[in-house]
Amino acid sequence: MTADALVDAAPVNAPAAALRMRSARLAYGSRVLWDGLDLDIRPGEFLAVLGPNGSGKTSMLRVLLGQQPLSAGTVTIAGHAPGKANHKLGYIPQQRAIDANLTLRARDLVGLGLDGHRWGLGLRGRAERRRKVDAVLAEVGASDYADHPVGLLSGGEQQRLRVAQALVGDPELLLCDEPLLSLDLAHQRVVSDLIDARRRTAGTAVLFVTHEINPVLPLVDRVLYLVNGRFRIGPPDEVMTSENLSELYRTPVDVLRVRGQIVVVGAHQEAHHCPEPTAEVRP
Ligand SMILES: Nc1ncnc2c1ncn2[C@@H]1O[C@H](COP(=O)(O)OP(=O)(O)OP(=O)(O)O)[C@@H](O)[C@H]1O
Repeated sequence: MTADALVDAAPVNAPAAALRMRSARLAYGSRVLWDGLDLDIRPGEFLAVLGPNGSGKTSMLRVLLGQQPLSAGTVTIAGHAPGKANHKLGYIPQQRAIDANLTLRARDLVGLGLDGHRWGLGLRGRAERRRKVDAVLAEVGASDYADHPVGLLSGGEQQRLRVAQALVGDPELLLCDEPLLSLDLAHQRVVSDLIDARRRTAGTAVLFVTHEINPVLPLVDRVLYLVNGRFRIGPPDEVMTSENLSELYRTPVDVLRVRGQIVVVGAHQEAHHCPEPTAEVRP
């Protein structure tokens, strides 16, 4: 398949995209991270963004969060420009430890994900806010520690709260920045199942940045694979081939399927998107 055939092309009468990019370019000086990027993410679609270190995955999130302008082209989130669309966005950052001295209660951390202006200060606003927070705490299985100080919770419990905070505002697009990193296998499963359930029930589109596709492979509709200013977009089976990755990396690369997982052999050392050939392949 040619590179052009793998570039995203939405049908003319497609439903409104949760994310739309047209001829998008991001460059820092002479360093081009991507150029000519056309991408629509449909409601409920799960897009994994893969690529080696420095390929521009975090920069893409910064563009969508309104923290970094494109160098050329356009981007809209549910029809709004980034920065003006934050009420349409949920954002799950990387898992990192929260200071043990943080006394903020779990429910208050989650409540920070609500757009304050929408709820007013009246009793009704406060009751509705509480109802929303309680519902999402239940959804992520965190009701039991809703009133505990966040700093005393485990890493996995804290990450559930970050998912809840990202979901409480009913986003149309959920941005995930390696949300499984440093979680054990059981918690990886919990967090990815939560994200999957929400996109299926509420049609939330998911843009999931990761170095490691295998933990989410069953959920992935399409992959955006960035390498050194080049990219491919398409279903995992179309993008993750020896031919495509060899072209992207400009070096011979073999893509193997082992027990339903994808193993990439021969990509640059910094490409941690899949287990190295010698790495354990989990059942
Ligand atoms: N504000 C900036 N000015 C100049 N260069 C930048 C800026 N932000 C990022 N870069 C460069 O752009 C490249 C892409 O960075 P980015 O953090 O988006 O990559 P990444 O794919 O998220 O990498 P990693 O997997 O290591 O997190 C890097 O070489 C980085 O040094």
